[in-house]
Amino acid sequence: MSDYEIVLLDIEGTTTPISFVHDVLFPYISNNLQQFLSDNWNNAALQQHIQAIADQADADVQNGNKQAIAIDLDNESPEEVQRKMIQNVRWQMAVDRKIAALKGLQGFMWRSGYISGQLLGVIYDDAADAIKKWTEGTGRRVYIYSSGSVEAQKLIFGFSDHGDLLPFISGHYDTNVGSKLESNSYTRIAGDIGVEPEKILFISDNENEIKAADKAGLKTVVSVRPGNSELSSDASGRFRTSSNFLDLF
Ligand SMILES: CSCCC(=O)C(=O)COP(=O)(O)O
Ligand SMILES: [Mg+2]
Repeated sequence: MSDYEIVLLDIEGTTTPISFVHDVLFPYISNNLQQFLSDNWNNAALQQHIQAIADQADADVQNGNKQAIAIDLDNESPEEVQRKMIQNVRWQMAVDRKIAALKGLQGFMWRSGYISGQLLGVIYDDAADAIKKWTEGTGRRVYIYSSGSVEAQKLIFGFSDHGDLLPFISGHYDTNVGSKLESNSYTRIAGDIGVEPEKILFISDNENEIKAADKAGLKTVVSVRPGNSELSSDASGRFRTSSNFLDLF
């Protein structure tokens, strides 16, 4: 086995093209939200996601966010709540906000899309092959850390264009463990998995996530894929990069 006991993978820009997220997953939400809200209004899980969006909107309004729209769940009609939900979701998706309330609702909605066959998770060929190669008979484990909710993560790997990859994945973390931009989040993940930080290889397209993981003592690789942001001059040269995970080790 290489030095890495654990490979911790980001999704968007790493295992999955950014274009799949922005051109397929996000439009699925925008195009179906109104119908989904009215069809599933009495679903208890949906109501929890609505509560989370409303709580986030309250916090945003209090913080002076001009785009956020407060929702009064106790006094407004379902139609009014649904209208405000759509507005809140729309502006947050337009700025690609990586926040738990939005990500939770997205994951919940994507489930119907994957189950009906409307959605099929896209995983780069080398990423799917590497996940299998790294884990099969090696004792090494692969975990996911993405801003996408744990539910969304399980869907994209469970219903992927490379079949069900979940048997190769030992666990999932989303922003409930902390922001991907904070080094404490990586320390927490290492503690939760039960290994020293330096035994973890973290791969992400986002150099600020890479810097946070590096600060926590993890090994890092920057994922270079079509459509990913260019590395800053500060980061290039400082961090190892890869566009084919099968070449990593
Ligand atoms: C599988 S989750 C869909 C992608 C998503 O919504 C997201 O925010 C991914 O962010 P990442 O941290 O994986 O770059
Ligand atoms: Mg990413």
